[in-house]
Amino acid sequence: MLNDPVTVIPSVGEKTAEQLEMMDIRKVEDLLFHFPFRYDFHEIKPLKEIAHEEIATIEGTVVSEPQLSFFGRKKSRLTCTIQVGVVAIKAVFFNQAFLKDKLVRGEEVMLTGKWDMHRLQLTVHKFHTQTFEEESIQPIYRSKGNLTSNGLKKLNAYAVKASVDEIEEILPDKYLKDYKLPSRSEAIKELHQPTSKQTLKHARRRFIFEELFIFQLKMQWIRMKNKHQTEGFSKSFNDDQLGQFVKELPFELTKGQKSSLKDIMNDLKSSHRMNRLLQGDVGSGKTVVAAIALLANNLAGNQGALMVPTEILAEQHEHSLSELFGDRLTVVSLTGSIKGKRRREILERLGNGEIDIVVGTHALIQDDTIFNQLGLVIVDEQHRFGVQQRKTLRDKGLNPDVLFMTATPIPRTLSITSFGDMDVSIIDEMPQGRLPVETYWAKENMIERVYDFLMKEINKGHQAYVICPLIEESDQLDIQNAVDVFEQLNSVMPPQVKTALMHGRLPAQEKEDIMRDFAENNVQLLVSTTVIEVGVNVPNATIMVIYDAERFGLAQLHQLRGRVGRGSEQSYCILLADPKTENGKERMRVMTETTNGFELSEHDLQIRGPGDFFGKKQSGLPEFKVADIVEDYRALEVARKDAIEVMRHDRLTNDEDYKKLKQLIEADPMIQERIFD
Ligand SMILES: Nc1ncnc2c1ncn2[C@@H]1O[C@H](COP(=O)(O)OP(=O)(O)OP(=O)(O)O)[C@@H](O)[C@H]1O
Repeated sequence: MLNDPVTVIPSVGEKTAEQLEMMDIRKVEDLLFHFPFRYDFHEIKPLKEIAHEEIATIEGTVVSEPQLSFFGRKKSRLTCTIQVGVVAIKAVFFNQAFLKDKLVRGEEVMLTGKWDMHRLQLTVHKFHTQTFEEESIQPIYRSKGNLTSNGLKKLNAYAVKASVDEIEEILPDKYLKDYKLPSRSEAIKELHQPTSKQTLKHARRRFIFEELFIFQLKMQWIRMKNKHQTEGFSKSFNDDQLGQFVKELPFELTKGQKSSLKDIMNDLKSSHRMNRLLQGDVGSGKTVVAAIALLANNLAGNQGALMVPTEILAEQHEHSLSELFGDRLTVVSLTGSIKGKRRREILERLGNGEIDIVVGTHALIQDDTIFNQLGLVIVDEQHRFGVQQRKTLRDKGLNPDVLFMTATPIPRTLSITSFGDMDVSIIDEMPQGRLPVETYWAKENMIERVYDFLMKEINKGHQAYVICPLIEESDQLDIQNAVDVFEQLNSVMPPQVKTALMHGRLPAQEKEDIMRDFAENNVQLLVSTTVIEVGVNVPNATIMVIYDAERFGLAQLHQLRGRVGRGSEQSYCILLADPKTENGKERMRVMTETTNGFELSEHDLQIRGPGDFFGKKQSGLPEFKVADIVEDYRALEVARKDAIEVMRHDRLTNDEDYKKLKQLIEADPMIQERIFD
């Protein structure tokens, strides 16, 4: 029955089958796994809490004989007085004459209907005949076309009766016992025909665990396979030489930096290929960690590559790495705009091993770049670098250690789902002496005061960013363009303040020149679009003004704001915004209240949902039927721990109880895609 087409159900004809097909329901089993997306609970409410015209359920005692009158041919009206607490109300039943005998004086009744608070009258839709718990939960299904939720409920009732017993258990007994979960078939039945809130909760809990556990098993499976297949990557280097470099840094590493480095060094030394995510808030000092990793890799005799999302960043990192390494290493940047002879020359030096570290954009791996011996790839801003790029590297016959770095504060719940197949290191503290950026929200009519404030900072010898959302006039969107803002600012700034305008459409060389001028303080005020969003590091910049701040998401505002507050001076961020919606206002308030990226991202996640956080495609987030990774993050952690445990003892292969789970995992095409062979 389970594997039969839905048409085996007597009431399902061709038309219904077509509509079911639109919802990907083809077999009886699919129908059983089409769970209600929510439930309506009929809860008994005291009269005074029921709003006028609200549909509600009340409980009371029949205190009058029911009166029945007929009108028209088949229409009837039955009325009766019900005592609800201290109030006597009138219950009216249309066309339910048969209830007359059930309304017995002195008996308790439970009724659901529409409440008229002025007439103290309930127009009853439902007279509850069974005990309350059985009656009180209504499953609501997502449906399409002519098929209603109720229609689906009926089909499911049939399917449950005819075939739910055929549903086999896939979870080992251990979990059912440990977590007191109902069996798979019991849980399915309960989801379709809830008997009580409590049992429904258990049924949901079972599927939440099942979904998250299977997902985590897949992730761990990929992880294990990848580790297994990449033996022989051990790198040996001189710890003293590395220690010397760290000692020479102008600052002491933070605890978070040290522990992340320890993880990374272990990965480099181990015989498995590194697949690690280094996560840290903006300005937490990931670049230094990357630099040390690159040096270690080089001491082991390998070349390294640092991949960044923009050309501006490539230039900047080339600059700062060259400075850090001095004569130790040769660092070169290679981006799409480096062409002709210079490019050929770089490629040649890369091929013969003269270049130790190359910094560049994606073009770096897609081109016919040939390395002499590539040992480590560091990817800045992981979510812009997907599975595809990793494959490209592999296809080129390269299988280096890979370290992903992200400044985007990924909520913990997300990082363990979408990056569940990676190891994760977190830098969870800021370098000492950093002052949190003071953030203010100003309405656009306060612009003069904002300019004054800006001038004050510049007069102290500091530098400023002014951020505008778009570069071209866009009337409909009412966005102030960068060119306008630039001209306006120029007209109010004294001549000694040098200004510059930066946007994505400028030629690469020009962008590079502007950034260098800003980094060297030849330019004090930089008007820019969001091209400087990630990674730009000019510690002397202490103020940022963001135009139309309500147009940005919280995560992006946080990234932008991270460009200031990178030195020891107090920094400021001013959000110019006139948000129209409550949501928008709330976002501005949240920005002024916290500088903690993780807190902000959790907030963003709640407002916008996980898909939006990365953009649907990039998120790589799985779709769950019952589980919700935001709400159920605790279950997710439990499932992750259990999955790790399963892998540690190799239970999928060794233990009969896990056979069905293993089959499920191996059948998933996503798994093949992610395994490096
Ligand atoms: N332990 C430390 N103590 C003091 N300053 C530090 C420390 N680590 C890094 N810095 C400095 O802090 C600034 C920010 O560091 P870095 O650019 O590495 O941060 P990041 O995490 O890469 O930032 P972003 O995510 O914004 O790119 C740099 O000027 C760097 O020199």
